[in-house]
Amino acid sequence: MSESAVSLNKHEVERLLTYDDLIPRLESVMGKFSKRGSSEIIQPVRSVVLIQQHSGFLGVMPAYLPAEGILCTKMVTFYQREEGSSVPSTRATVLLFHPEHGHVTAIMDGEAITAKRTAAVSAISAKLFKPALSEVLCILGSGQQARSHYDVFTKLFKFKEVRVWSRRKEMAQRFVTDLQGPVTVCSSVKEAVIGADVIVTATGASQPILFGEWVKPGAHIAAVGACRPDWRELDDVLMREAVVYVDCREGATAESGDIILSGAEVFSELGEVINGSFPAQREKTTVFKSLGMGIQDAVSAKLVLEKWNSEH
Ligand SMILES: NC(=O)C1=CN([C@@H]2O[C@H](COP(=O)(O)OP(=O)(O)OC[C@H]3O[C@@H](n4cnc5c(N)ncnc54)[C@H](O)[C@@H]3O)[C@@H](O)[C@H]2O)C=CC1
Ligand SMILES: O=C(O)C1=NCCCC1
Repeated sequence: MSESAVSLNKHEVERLLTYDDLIPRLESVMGKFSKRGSSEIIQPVRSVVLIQQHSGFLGVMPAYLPAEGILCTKMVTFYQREEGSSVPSTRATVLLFHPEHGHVTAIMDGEAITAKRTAAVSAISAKLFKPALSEVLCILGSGQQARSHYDVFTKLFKFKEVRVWSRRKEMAQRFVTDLQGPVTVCSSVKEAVIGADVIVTATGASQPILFGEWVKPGAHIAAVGACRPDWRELDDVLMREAVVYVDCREGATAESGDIILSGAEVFSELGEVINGSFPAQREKTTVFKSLGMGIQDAVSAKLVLEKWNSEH
């Protein structure tokens, strides 16, 4: 048996990982994970090392899925950067291991995986929770996650209007010039979110930027940023009035400032809605608080490796 590892760069991972393949795998694994005791999936809460001198952290995200033959870990760094910095805030590498023998079978870029799997999971939340008539999409932030969310949300859903807001207006304008469809650049968060049916928050903010008083009743918010216990993107009013869904209860209660500091109750995991044990309360204002899960990286990496193997 060869023990040499396949090595795949960002360009190759981006090419091989398509939303059409990825979304069903994420739905399946999140549904299974949320069955807890009856599933064999092992995924501890991410270990985080703070890099205080540089406003960053290193997260290690292992997962073992015996039934799928996947043993994986992602190592990810995130730094709070100045607007317009040419250096990415999120960097990641994913390792796949041979579950029986323990050697590394693939080492691949994790930035494309992180961007696509996070946006794909948010899109699954929108499929389940967005209002039946959803005409206006609003994206807060103009970085990597904003871009992947734009791509998958406009691929899967038909919106009449897409709006974007970023801290510096020229960054939102730069974001828009790369896109195919029309997007309105907004000058304030309030202007961007008023009347929006679906709102994606994908910023590096550590204080609330989205306030409940601006949010249309029944809207769906996919909240992707604020992944530390003392960081916020959403205010208390929104967190307490909305029905709050999370990707993983343990992760959310350990890492989400929006949940911990607001005291909001978690209604259910996304996987519990997928597997039918909790309802999708589509008619209410809903927040899907995403922190990111090792199992999402694991099934993404396996998919990339399968595709690569089929070509070689
Ligand atoms: N839920 C999940 O699975 C994941 C969450 N994330 C989180 O998503 C967020 C965005 O990540 P990336 O797109 O990779 O970063 P990025 O650096 O590419 O984009 C960050 C965006 O947030 C804006 N921003 C930064 N600080 C801000 C502030 N104080 N107020 C308002 N806007 C601010 C920036 O201007 C930029 O538009 C981060 O919070 C990151 O930690 C990232 C990966 C996965
Ligand atoms: O799940 C991930 O990957 C990340 N989540 C929070 C921010 C860093 C990356």
